[in-house]
Amino acid sequence: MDDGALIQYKNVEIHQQELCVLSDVNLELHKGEFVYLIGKVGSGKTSLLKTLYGELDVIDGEAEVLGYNMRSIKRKHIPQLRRKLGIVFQDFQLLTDRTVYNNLEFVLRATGWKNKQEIQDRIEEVLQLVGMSNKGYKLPNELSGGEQQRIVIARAVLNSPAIILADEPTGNLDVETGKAIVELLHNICESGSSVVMTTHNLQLLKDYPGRVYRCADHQIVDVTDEYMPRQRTIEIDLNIDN
Ligand SMILES: Nc1ncnc2c1ncn2[C@@H]1O[C@H](COP(=O)(O)OP(=O)(O)OP(=O)(O)O)[C@@H](O)[C@H]1O
Repeated sequence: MDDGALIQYKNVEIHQQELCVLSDVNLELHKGEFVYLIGKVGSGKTSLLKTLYGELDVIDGEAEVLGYNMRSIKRKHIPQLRRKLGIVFQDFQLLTDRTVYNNLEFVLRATGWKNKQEIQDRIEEVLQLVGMSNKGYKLPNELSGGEQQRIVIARAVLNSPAIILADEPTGNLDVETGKAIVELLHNICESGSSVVMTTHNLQLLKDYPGRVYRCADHQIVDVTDEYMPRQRTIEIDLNIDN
């Protein structure tokens, strides 16, 4: 295994019940990287993400996430792994019966935070990070979809995760709001967390570059070059100059 990799998959096979969804998966994530998973409906993006947080077993190959061997990880260690991950889904999954502040406090207390002042400071910090400083008193259903997704991202970064896993985080949002969410994830990535994000919105890949893997025909392929035309053009220009 590469010591520097946060995620390293080698020849991994992923099943949903008897169905082989992806085989021979080779994937790496390093600190500071932003990775997109693209591919048609049902091509295996969510299944792959689920293996990264121990929701779905890895059937074959070598799979390591933040030092945990995902082939042999014990059930009791999965919560420890998940505390180092920030997970963002398309459907927000905020607790609807409590305020934004209480949603965030709930997670901090569940992950061992006890000091009231430290909890308050951290909540204010993450709300500021996602541009929602003055919305702590609101109930989730008093927020727009984009605002709710910002709160979900705030919740995901509370414990400064090494990796954020985002499954179609812009899926329910209009184009502009979706772009703002991806911009926010890129900013968080620049400040230290690596990101793996599934998306159907290919325009985002051009606006906010990253490494791109495509799932298709039970395989996953690095297709970054297809989505980084400017960089490719510069390389071609340089070749001509030579
Ligand atoms: N819980 C499950 N039980 C059985 N099969 C499943 C389950 N979840 C997904 N599958 C199947 O696994 C395959 C991959 O699904 P997956 O959700 O990973 O695709 P996806 O690329 O994320 O799709 P989408 O773009 O629609 O989110 C599909 O054929 C799907 O029907």
